[in-house]
Amino acid sequence: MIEVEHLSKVYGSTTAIEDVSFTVNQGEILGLLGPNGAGKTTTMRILAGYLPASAGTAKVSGQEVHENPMAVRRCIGYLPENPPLYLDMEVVDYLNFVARIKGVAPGDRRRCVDAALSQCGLAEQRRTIIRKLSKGYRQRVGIAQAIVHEPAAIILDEPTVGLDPRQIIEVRKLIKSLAGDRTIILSSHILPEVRMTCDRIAIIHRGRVADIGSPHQLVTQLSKNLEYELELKGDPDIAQAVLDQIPELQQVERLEAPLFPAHHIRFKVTALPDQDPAPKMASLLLAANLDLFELRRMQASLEEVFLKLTMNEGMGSDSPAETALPTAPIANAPSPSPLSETSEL
Ligand SMILES: Nc1ncnc2c1ncn2[C@@H]1O[C@H](COP(=O)(O)OP(=O)(O)OP(=O)(O)O)[C@@H](O)[C@H]1O
Repeated sequence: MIEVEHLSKVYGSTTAIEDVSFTVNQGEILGLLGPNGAGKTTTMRILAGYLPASAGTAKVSGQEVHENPMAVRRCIGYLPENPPLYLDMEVVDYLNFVARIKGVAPGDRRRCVDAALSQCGLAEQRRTIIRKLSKGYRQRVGIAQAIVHEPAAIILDEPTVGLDPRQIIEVRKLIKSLAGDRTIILSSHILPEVRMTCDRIAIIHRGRVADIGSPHQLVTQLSKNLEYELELKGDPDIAQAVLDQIPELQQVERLEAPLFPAHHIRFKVTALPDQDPAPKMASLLLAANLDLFELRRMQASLEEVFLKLTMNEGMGSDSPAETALPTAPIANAPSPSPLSETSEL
C-alpha cells in the first residue's frame, strides 16, 4: 500500500532524513517512533505530498508521490502536528469546506461529512463552533478532516500530543477504530503510545530507520540469548554442578540473595544463541532433588530495544516506559526556512 525507498531530505546544511525505506501493508498501523528532530514529520510530509524529497521514492497505492501529488492526496488523509482548523467555523461547515477543497463531488459531500462526524464521535458537536471545543475534540475534528474524503490511508503526526490522559485514551481508541481496511501511519516520541496502537514500529534515529518490526519482533531480535533467573532450595554446589553440565548454557552466575529465605539460592543463566534450555534445566534440577521455586525468563523490553538502538543519545530517565523520548541534539539544526512547501489542508 505504501512503499518508501531510499528517501532522503536535505534542508540547507541539515540532512533531516537519509536513506529511509519501509513498506506499510493494507490495513496496517505503522508507528514512526523517535525523539524530536528525528525526521518523522519530514517523512510524513513527503508521503502526504506536501514536501518534495531530495532523493528516493515514495509510492502510495502504486502512485509515485512526487509525480502524482494530487492523485496521492486523494487517497491519503493527513493530520499535521498543528491541524489547520478554522476556529470560528462550526464543525460541520468546516468539514464541508474541507470536503469541497479536497474534491469530494457535491452529491457525495453530505454523506462523507456525516460519516466522518460519526466515525470521529462528533455527531453531537456538528453545530459547535470549533473554538468552543476541548483540545481532545479539536483533535477529533483534525482527524475528521483527514478522513472526510474517504482516503485508503491516513497519516497522523503526533496525534495525541498536548492532550490530557483521558483524551489520549479516547484518541487512541478512535485511531484503532479507523484501522481495518485503512492503512495508518502515525508518529510519536512516546514509546507506550506506539506500543499500544501500532502493529509495527519503525524506530527513527537521526534521520534513519534504526529498526522496524512488530513490538514482539523488536524485542526477540535483541534477545537472541535467552536469560533466566532461578530460585532453588538445596545444596548450592549441587545446583551449580547441575547447571554447569548443561551444554546449551553459555553462562551460569550465582546471585547474592540476602533477602531470601534460608537455604534458598538464586542463579542467573544465559543460554547459547537460539537455544531454550528451560525444560532441560527444570528436569535436571528436580532429578538432583533440588526444590525449584522459580524459573523466570528475563525478557528485554521495548524500552531496552529503543535504548540500544539510540544509545548515543542517553535516555536519562529511570522509567522510560512512562516517559517521552528526549529531544535529539541534531548538530547544525537551523531555524526553519521557507521552502517550496504547500498548504497542509
Ligand atoms: N523547514 C525546515 N527547514 C530547515 N530544517 C528543518 C525544517 N523542517 C525540519 N527541519 C530539521 O530537520 C530535522 C528533522 O525534523 P522533523 O521535524 O522531520 O523531525 P521530527 O522527528 O518530526 O521532530 P518533531 O517531533 O520535533 O517534529 C530537524 O533537525 C529539524 O530541525
